[in-house]
Parts: sequence; structure tokens; C-alpha cells
Amino acid sequence: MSDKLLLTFNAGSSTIKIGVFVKRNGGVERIGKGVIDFRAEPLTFNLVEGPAIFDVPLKARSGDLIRDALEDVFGWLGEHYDFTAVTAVGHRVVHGGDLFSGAIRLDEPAIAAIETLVPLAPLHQPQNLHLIRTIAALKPGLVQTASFDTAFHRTQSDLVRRFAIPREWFDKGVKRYGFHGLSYTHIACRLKCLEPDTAGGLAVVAHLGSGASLCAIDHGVSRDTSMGFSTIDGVPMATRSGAIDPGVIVHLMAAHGLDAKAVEDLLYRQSGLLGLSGISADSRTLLETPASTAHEAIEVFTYRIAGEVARLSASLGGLDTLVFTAGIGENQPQIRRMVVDRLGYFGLILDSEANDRNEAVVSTSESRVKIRVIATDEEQVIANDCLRLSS
Ligand SMILES: Nc1ncnc2c1ncn2[C@@H]1O[C@H](COP(=O)(O)OP(=O)(O)O)[C@@H](O)[C@H]1O
Ligand SMILES: CC(=O)OP(=O)(O)O
Ligand SMILES: [Mg+2]
Repeated sequence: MSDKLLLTFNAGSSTIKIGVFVKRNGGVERIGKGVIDFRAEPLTFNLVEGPAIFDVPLKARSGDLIRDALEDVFGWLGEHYDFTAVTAVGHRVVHGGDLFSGAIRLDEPAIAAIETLVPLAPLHQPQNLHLIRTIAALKPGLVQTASFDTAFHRTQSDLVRRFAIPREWFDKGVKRYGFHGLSYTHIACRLKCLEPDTAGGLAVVAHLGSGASLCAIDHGVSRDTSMGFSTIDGVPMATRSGAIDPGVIVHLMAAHGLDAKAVEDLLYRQSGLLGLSGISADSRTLLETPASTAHEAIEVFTYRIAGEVARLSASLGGLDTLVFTAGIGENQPQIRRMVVDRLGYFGLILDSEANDRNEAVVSTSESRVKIRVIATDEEQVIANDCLRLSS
């Protein structure tokens, strides 16, 4: 195949999602996707347009799982495409801090700047950097770009971004940044297409995956979001606590002797659905498990999401649309039902049958707020940026 190709890498907390895009008609079109799921084998790499769909077991060889996986992925791609046709690689980078307000072409100074933000996103940023560096080593000379999760939220006001602590900390970067911005960029764009008369109106988007956050979007523009300074904030997640009384952290350190590393491990890796249930980080498993702690974990999760919808609607001064997206939001009707059941007083009415079928609109015609399910596509946003920056 002689068409020019772009690859995208979206490294989240539990998976790396890989996209294969072809340059066509002035834009980029997805022709393949793969998921490296570090919680499960086999690694699947799935070409949707091409000679075959195949699941390939992940072969750990060197102790560097990412390098091994990349070698495999490049190997399979090389079997079906002329790898010289790959002209650029685009990455999702979770934290851009105040350093980056849009996507960039990567060079050594940019990589060094991204590195300074590692302490602010310890589950993601090291993985993002490792991918970038390994690709640079395996395919020297390939153009690489970075699209930042934080950039979409740069429109938020200081009122929203400030913590009520002494002002000098804000100036030192201790402020709310917000994440999942590539997903929100895609959803905001879809909403504008679906509702052109109001340019998407006033919407709260619930991005519910392994990491989860909600965003208040006003005619396509981010006004407020549940994740702030770090990716632990906001609603509980698979293994992250979500917002927690800061006094708890002081108590854990002062009275129980936990150091910063131990607190980080507790709040990022042992909490959320996993910590609450003591059973699993995956809401699918918890919904199928009769244990009372499994049920309670889901109750806490959905209670906190509903609370965030209410807070963010106040932030917007109204609500036209609630959108569910990402792995859980798109595929788990029971979670959507438990959230919406708590929002009846806002006039949200779920259409149970449409909800059970994961339809695009899951509210009834009487519902005061339209409830939508929209599939997110962070890779398409990365690929669009990558095309623009590499052409
Ligand atoms: N087909 C599916 N059916 C039900 N739940 C799903 C499905 N796919 C993903 N999920 C849920 O979504 C979660 C992962 O969401 P995802 O948005 O892919 O997260 P991340 O990008 O953080 O890895 C899984 O833990 C699972 O609970
Ligand atoms: C920012 C974040 O939490 O990302 P993910 O949901 O992919 O882990
Ligand atoms: Mg994700």
C-alpha cells in the first residue's frame, strides 16, 4: 500500500490504544486499531481494514513490556504495510501543565519539559514518555507529536482553577488543570454536529473509563471539570480515590506514618472501586458479584457521579444535555441508570429500553434534559493534530 500512514498512541492508566490512520482527501481516516491491555492477555492488534483481523499474544522478552509490544506492533504492521509509508506518530500526553496550550511537534526540549510534569501524573506521564523515547530509538527520524489532555481546559476561568490556599501556590502551578481533554474535544465536536442550532448548548459530559471525570461544556468550550490538579481528583475511579478530604492525607501521614510514596500508592492504585469493594477494579465484575461490598462500591461511584452532574450544571447555569462516554459510559446501562435515577428532580428521565440497548439517545421525549451515549475517539483527535503538525 502506498498511502501515507499515521500511527497514534493513547496510553491510559490500564491500556495503550493504538490507531492506524491513512491520509485521505486532505484528512485522516482510521483503518486499524489495537489495544495493549496490561491487565489481560492476549494483546490484541486488530486491523479493521486490511488483510486480516488478528489477536496476537503479547510476548514479554526483555523485561521492558512497552519495547517488546512496540517491536511486535511494528513487526505486524510491517507485514501488511510498507513501513516507510508511516510518516508520523501522534501521542496522547496526559499532562501539559501551563506549558502547552495545544498540540506540538516533539523535540528534545519539549520532551524534557514534559518530563518535568511526571510528578503531577505518575500513572500516565512516565508511560507516555517511555513510548515516545522507545519509538525514537526504534524508528529514528520519525516525526512524533504530542496532544495534551489538559489543553482543552485552558478556557476555564481563574475562579474555577483556584484552590482556596495562599495565592503564591497558584503562581507556582498549584491549580486545577483538568484532564481527558482529547475525549472532551471529540465529544464537543460531535455535539456541535448533532445540535448545530445551539452549537451543542449547555452539556455535562461524563467520561467514565478506568480513569473518570466529568466536564461542563458551554457551546463547545470547557468551563469546569471534576479532575483538578491531578488525575486522582473528582469522582472515584477503578483504582483512584477521587476527591478526598485533605485532612485524611494529613492524618495518614501524621498519625499513621505514611510517606508521600505510600499515600500516592494508596490513592492512585489501591482505592476507588478496587479499594471500596476489596474485589475488583472493573465495574463489570462488580455488577456481576453478589457481595455487598461490590454493590456498595458501585453505589458510591454512581452517587458521586450524580453529585458532580449537579455541581457542573450549577457551574453552567443550566443543562441541555448529559452525555455518557468512554468504556463504562458507552457500555454499561446499569451504571447510567443508577446515575440518572438520582437526577430525577432535575427532570432527567431515562428510556429504559433505549438505555439497555446502548442507543444514541437514552432519554424519553418528556425528559427536560437530553441524555446521549456518544462513543469517544481520542485517537482521531490525536491523528488530526498529528496530520496538521507533520504536513
Ligand atoms: N464492551 C464493554 N462492556 C462493558 N464494559 C466495558 C466494555 N469495554 C470497556 N468497559 C469498561 O470500561 C473500562 C475501561 O474504559 P476505557 O475508557 O477503555 O478506560 P481507559 O482508557 O482508562 O483504559 C473497563 O474497566 C470496563 O469496566
Ligand atoms: C487522565 C486519565 O485518568 O486517563 P485514563 O482515564 O486514560 O486513565
Ligand atoms: Mg482512557
